Amino acid sequence: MDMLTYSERPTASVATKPSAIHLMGKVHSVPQERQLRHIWIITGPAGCGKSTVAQFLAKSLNLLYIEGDDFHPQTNVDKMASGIPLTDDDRWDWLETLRNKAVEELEGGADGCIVTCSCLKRRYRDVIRIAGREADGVAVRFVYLAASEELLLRRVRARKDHYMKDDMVHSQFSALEEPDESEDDVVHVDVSGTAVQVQNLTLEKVRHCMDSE
Ligand SMILES: Nc1ncnc2c1ncn2[C@@H]1O[C@H](COP(=O)(O)OP(=O)(O)OP(=O)(O)O)[C@@H](O)[C@H]1O
Ligand SMILES: O=C(O)[C@H](O)[C@@H](O)[C@H](O)[C@H](O)CO
Repeated sequence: MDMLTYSERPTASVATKPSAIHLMGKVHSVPQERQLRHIWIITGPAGCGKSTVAQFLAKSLNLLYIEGDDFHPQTNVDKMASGIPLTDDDRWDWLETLRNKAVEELEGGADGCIVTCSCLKRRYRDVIRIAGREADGVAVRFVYLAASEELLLRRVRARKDHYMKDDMVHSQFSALEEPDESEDDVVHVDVSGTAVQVQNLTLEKVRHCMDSE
């Protein structure tokens, strides 16, 4: 796998790019203002394709990939594997850990990062939004991968070797608060197409968003 993963992160990239200005008849090289750097959170219920999309985005945009599921405490993983839905209290620390990890990576020089995190409720997304206020020049943006419960049941059933089984899909939808238009930092993507279609559609929407800011 040649995408950037959390454990293989590269050393800090160059913070400024030189450009030229003409001053008193001479051309000078000056540093440009650094562009806005993005923390993209790929959200949605179990099985909606967060990891599939995030890996593709990280590779296509050459950004760091942080897999949210790797940061759950073992107690959370054990609960989910036993078919017990997580509660708010199970999720707060995990959300903060993910937020801090993303900020830490950007402070360390990363150009941006792609993070998978279900972020089922608005207040969970608000926890992550704080990252955009903690660090200068950093924008937190979300992708919401939208799917019906029936579609996700099929995808989770077909998936092998994952602790999250189909008996958990219903509870994910019960907890879900879909982002509405008041959350204007969220890009919505319909995931009913093939994996390749969804990956390309998401990349197009993400690029469009970044180009316009
Ligand atoms: N657009 C798609 N069409 C068909 N299958 C897909 C699509 N996207 C992902 N899949 C498959 O559906 C399953 C769930 O995808 P994936 O693991 O990426 O979802 P996830 O949201 O990261 O899940 P979780 O939150 O449970 O970790 C996988 O087996 C994946 O290969
Ligand atoms: O908020 C939650 O209930 C969890 O984040 C889950 O969504 C899992 O992380 C993931 O989906 C594993 O399959």
